[in-house]
Amino acid sequence: MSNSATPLSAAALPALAFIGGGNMASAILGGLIQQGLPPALIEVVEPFEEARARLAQEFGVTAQPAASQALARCALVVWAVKPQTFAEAAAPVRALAGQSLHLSVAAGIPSESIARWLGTEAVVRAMPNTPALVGKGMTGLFARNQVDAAGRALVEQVLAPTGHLLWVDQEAALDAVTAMSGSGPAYVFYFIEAMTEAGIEMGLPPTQAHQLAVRTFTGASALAEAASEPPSVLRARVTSKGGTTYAAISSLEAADVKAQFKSAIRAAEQRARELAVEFGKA
Ligand SMILES: NC(=O)C1=CN([C@@H]2O[C@H](COP(=O)(O)OP(=O)(O)OC[C@H]3O[C@@H](n4cnc5c(N)ncnc54)[C@H](O)[C@@H]3O)[C@@H](O)[C@H]2O)C=CC1
Ligand SMILES: O=C(O)[C@@H]1CCC=N1
Repeated sequence: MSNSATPLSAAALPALAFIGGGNMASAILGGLIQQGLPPALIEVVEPFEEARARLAQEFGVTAQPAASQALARCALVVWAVKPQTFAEAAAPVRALAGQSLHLSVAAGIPSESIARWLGTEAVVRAMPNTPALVGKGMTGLFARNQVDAAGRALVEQVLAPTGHLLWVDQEAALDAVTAMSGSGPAYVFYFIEAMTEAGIEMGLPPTQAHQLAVRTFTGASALAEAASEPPSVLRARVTSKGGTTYAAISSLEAADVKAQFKSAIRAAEQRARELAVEFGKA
């Protein structure tokens, strides 16, 4: 079987399908539409009427409650359902799946399971993150051996508007990607919340506290990205001996926050492995 991907074009309508029309699907298709892909080239399968209405209103995309025969003509099918519902969602699509390349964003679900459920080896896994909504995403990618260069290029074309892309060689590395950049925005928001709350407790107006916290994270991230030195050196430059930062970092170290944070990330990695066992075996 050849899985050589057809480029997205109006020659095959629809060219691109999404199974599941929630947060991640919206982030990806929103970026594509913003970059000029006509909504008519996109079909979404989404069982919930409310979600279908939102997709039509926000993006002008027609969503169907179930997959139609047209799905068989799509160059790429993006799987954006929860790991828990993947097998169930795949069953009615299997008969239509053979000619398309399939891209899953589901956490944990192994490509081997997806290939088995869909009856095709043309499977790529991606682990995006929600900053994709503003074109600042970080996505890890893994392709099964049988996916050729044209298939990889098609995936890159579809995900390019979401931000940065990174191919990994081993599928197991996607669990680490999931635990870092996939779940990572939640960790950052958690620290932004804590910083904002502290600011309010110190007497700042909430809007000012929010602005100071968010801009500190964006500024420090931009500096870390631009600098040639590692973050430890950048941190040392902020930390005057006996000064305010020293007091704060000493308090973090006394509470073992770095070790706790690392163990939280390992818990996410472990959960990705568990999802594979719980929901990938069907
Ligand atoms: N939210 C995030 O930050 C990230 C999520 N992911 C992955 O993306 C996937 C989707 O997550 P979200 O978009 O956040 O979830 P979501 O709940 O917003 O979207 C899932 C959509 O699938 C629909 N759905 C349920 N059963 C279906 C079926 N049988 N056929 C078609 N559609 C069906 C739901 O109605 C819902 O709209 C998950 O597997 C998750 O692991 C990956 C990276 C980041
Ligand atoms: O929490 C989750 O399972 C998904 C995968 C990465 C981000 N959200």
